Amino acid sequence: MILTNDTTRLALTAACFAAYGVTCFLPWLRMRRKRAAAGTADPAGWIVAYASQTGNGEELAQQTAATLRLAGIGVRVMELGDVSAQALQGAERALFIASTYGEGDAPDGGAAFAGKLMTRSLPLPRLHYGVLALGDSSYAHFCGFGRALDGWLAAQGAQPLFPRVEVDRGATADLAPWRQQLSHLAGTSDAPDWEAPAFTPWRLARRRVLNPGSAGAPVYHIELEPAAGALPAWQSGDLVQVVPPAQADRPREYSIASVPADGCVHLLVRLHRHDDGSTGIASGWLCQHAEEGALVPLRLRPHRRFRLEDNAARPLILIGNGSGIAGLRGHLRARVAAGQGRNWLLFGERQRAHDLHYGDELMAWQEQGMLARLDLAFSRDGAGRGYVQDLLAPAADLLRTWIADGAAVYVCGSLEGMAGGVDQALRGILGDDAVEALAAGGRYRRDVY
Ligand SMILES: Cc1cc2nc3c(=O)[nH]c(=O)nc-3n(C[C@H](O)[C@H](O)[C@H](O)COP(=O)(O)O)c2cc1C
Repeated sequence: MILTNDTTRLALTAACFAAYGVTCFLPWLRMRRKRAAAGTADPAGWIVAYASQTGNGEELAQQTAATLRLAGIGVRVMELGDVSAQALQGAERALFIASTYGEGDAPDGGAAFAGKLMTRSLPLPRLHYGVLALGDSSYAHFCGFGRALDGWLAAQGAQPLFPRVEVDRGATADLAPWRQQLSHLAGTSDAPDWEAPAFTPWRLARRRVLNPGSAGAPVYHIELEPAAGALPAWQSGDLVQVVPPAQADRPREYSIASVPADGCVHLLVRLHRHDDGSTGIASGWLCQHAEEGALVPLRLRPHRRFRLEDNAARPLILIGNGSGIAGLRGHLRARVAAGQGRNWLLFGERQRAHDLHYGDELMAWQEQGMLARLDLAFSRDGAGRGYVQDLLAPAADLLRTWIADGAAVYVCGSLEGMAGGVDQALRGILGDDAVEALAAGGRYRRDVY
């Protein structure tokens, strides 16, 4: 209580209270705004972190977060590479969704976390966690990265909320324990719909061999149209999943080589042959057994990590080999449609005479100023033969100039040999830090398989 009638003193006291209030309120307001902007309105909320290459893990992370939010739990969804040591040490609950690539390795978006945090000790006594590991049991290191992550968390003193859940080739039945645990943790039984979009019938409209006379396996350009209804939207960089009739539980993924303005989905499929001469189940069906006009169960899959997105206005350096031209062609077609000609394609195959897929189109784009530079490597063409990664060192100065001009790098094709070789060459020219900064800034994107 203020026992005075002196109006000056009263006014001064009121001013002091007001100033105190402003001093306390403004930082609070600032912090609130910052948290709201970062989507972290509840600082005590859960972390849902994903390491996903082609988006399955990311989609499951979003569905996991939606289930928790339904129960009123605050959630931060983050790519694993964005989870810092401090964030982890400050968190009490975290759910990790981790796919595996290479030979038991982390996907690109988890590589920095694996390299920087999982190689050291980081006490996590406060953390309670769960791991959903995605993989494919036909690989030697099934769920290798999810298992390594789980092991590392436990070794840091973090407490598992429940045993690791492993999912083989996206099997719905394998996911059930994860959903059960979530419902239990969230105290809710009405989880949102987790069903992936249904496969719908598409018509195999046209098919042609792209590399007649090649010493390698035949590569087919295949065009598919929806059997009914309008063409759905997609972006260059996206994928499709196709279900071969003989293996309904194992959809195959292919990069889309066209844009919606083309009126249909273009795929580039290499016919796979086993040692005994028999053809691969999916490629044999798509390339040979299915007649033109046949119906193909298909669904589109957004591949956010390989889309143009913020890079749409940048110069593009596109690097790939073999059937990897499919994903790069999708981007080139998008760029041509947008009238952006600052594109540099580096492509490798076996023989120029047979294996320069879409060669006429590439030459036409060069003439129209839509392909600023085209570098080609042919591994079976006698003198001067080499691989696409060998094209980078001789063009090092130009590469540095393009990167300095803000270019983004997209790599599509073989994981074995090509992707590692290209990565090494880029690191040799630009330095490790620069390559990692490009990856962290979304300017180095890969669709490798
Ligand atoms: C090139 C390549 C390598 C892979 N290596 C492995 C592996 O070593 N172990 C494994 O369990 N799964 C492996 N997989 C399977 C993926 O982990 C699995 O398809 C996963 O569901 C992909 O999820 P994502 O879309 O979140 O990246 C590999 C897949 C590809 C394309």
